Amino acid sequence: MNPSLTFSSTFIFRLLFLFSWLCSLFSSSVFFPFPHYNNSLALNTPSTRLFITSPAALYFSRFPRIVGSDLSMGKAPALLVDDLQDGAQNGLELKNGSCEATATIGDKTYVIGGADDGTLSIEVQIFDRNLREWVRPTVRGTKPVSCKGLSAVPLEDKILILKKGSKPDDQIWFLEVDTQYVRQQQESLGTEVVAWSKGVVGNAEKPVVISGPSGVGKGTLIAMLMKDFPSMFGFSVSHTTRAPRAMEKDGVHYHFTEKSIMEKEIKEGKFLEFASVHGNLYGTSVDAVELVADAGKRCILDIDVQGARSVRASSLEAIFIFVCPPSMEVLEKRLRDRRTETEEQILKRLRNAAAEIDQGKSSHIFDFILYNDKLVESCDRLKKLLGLDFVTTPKSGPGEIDLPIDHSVSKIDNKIIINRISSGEKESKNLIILDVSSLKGGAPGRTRGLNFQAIGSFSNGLTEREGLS
Ligand SMILES: Nc1ncnc2c1ncn2[C@@H]1O[C@H](COP(=O)(O)OP(=O)(O)OP(=O)(O)O)[C@@H](O)[C@H]1O
Ligand SMILES: Nc1nc2c(ncn2[C@@H]2O[C@H](COP(=O)(O)O)[C@@H](O)[C@H]2O)c(=O)[nH]1
Repeated sequence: MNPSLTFSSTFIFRLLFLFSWLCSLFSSSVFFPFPHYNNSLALNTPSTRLFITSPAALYFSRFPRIVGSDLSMGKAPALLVDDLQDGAQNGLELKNGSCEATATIGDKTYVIGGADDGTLSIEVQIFDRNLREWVRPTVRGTKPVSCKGLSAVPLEDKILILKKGSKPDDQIWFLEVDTQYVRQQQESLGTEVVAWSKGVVGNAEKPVVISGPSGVGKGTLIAMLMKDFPSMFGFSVSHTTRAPRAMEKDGVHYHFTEKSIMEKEIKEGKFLEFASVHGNLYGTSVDAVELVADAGKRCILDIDVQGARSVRASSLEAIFIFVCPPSMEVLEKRLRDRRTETEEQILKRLRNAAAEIDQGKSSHIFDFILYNDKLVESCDRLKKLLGLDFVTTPKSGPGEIDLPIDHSVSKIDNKIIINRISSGEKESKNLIILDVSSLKGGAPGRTRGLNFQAIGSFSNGLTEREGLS
């Protein structure tokens, strides 16, 4: 090795050590050196953020112990350690130029962030103030991608996250930290869990769950309904391990999948419900239902009685309809005439049908029982149950929040006040009031029921209202 190179690198290293030690004396904050910030130095000024990666930084950073995390992964956000230890963070302050924010709920401070290039997802670390330990939690739900900056507002059992400079449908997220879903996951996994859900303005219409024995005509009725009201209804595409039939398309009729893959995804909490039906695994993913609602449509689920029972027990509010055949003979004829099953499969489905009809009629899962005798009349009765027997005018959508890139955030009761930081130009709508009092749903799906108003200022709010309540 070239001795001058060795000398100079040792010399530079010492200089760096000395410099970063001086930094740690004069700077109130030292950042944790994650690998994607390598070869940089840390200085904390309002407009500049540099990161120390020398051994001195590690030594002087007083960085608490991270439990259960691989520091070499480099995916965690940079952390303002002293802020956390001083207990100064309420999460309401937006830090310029970086994708990170903190919020404290109870004894835990949640540090939420990542690289600000919009490619990686936002990561979470927790500082347990009681134990004075860092924990990297198991994360459920779809993680948001990182962005130019974050604001974090602690609510009771979750944290509202506002993403700077993101698309309208990607601006508002919730990090659940102590909801029922998170507690259930914590109990079954035995680890710290947090869960992401995307915030959505307005509410989705209640999904419709349609059950009944195989061959009774569920699919036929659903197809008729969707043909008559194409913009109103969307079908929840289930996952199944059974083989596709001749005319069935992957992603349209079902997501055809391997048993091992589906079982893994069930463990990861990706399914709203699942059941073993006629010897195969079937399930409704959270995404299948949320995608329909995201498209502004009412979701229809075609699932068996076990699945309907699980949905009834979940937090998803739905209308439950059980479709009955006029008789077992008619059911058998329909199933045989369909010519999609082998004799063995037909017999299995018929054996299961009797028990399903018993449960459907007696279990109190279902709000309505619909006899499917004459097809057109049965479809008309279905429309009537769903309130479609009169002409409906489509409702206008809830509108989009125009979240200003530079803003400050404050909270009064259930209202989050987002205040545009003036860019010099006169804006007519400087305040957005986000109402979080009627939230519905949540992780691992969406959090719906957000309402907002955009107003000029508090003084003229009454005359310049825009948006929804
Ligand atoms: N009211 C009806 N009168 C006569 N035939 C019907 C009626 N409803 C449905 N059918 C026919 O019965 C067969 C079974 O219907 P369909 O495939 O819709 O049943 P399904 O309940 O969706 O079954 P599976 O649960 O196995 O998917 C089809 O061939 C369909 O055309
Ligand atoms: N519990 C669930 N049951 C489902 C789902 N998707 C379909 N089904 C039910 O399975 C049987 C058989 O369907 P087939 O397409 O093989 O004839 C039928 O009763 C469906 O309602 C699901 O996601 N979950």
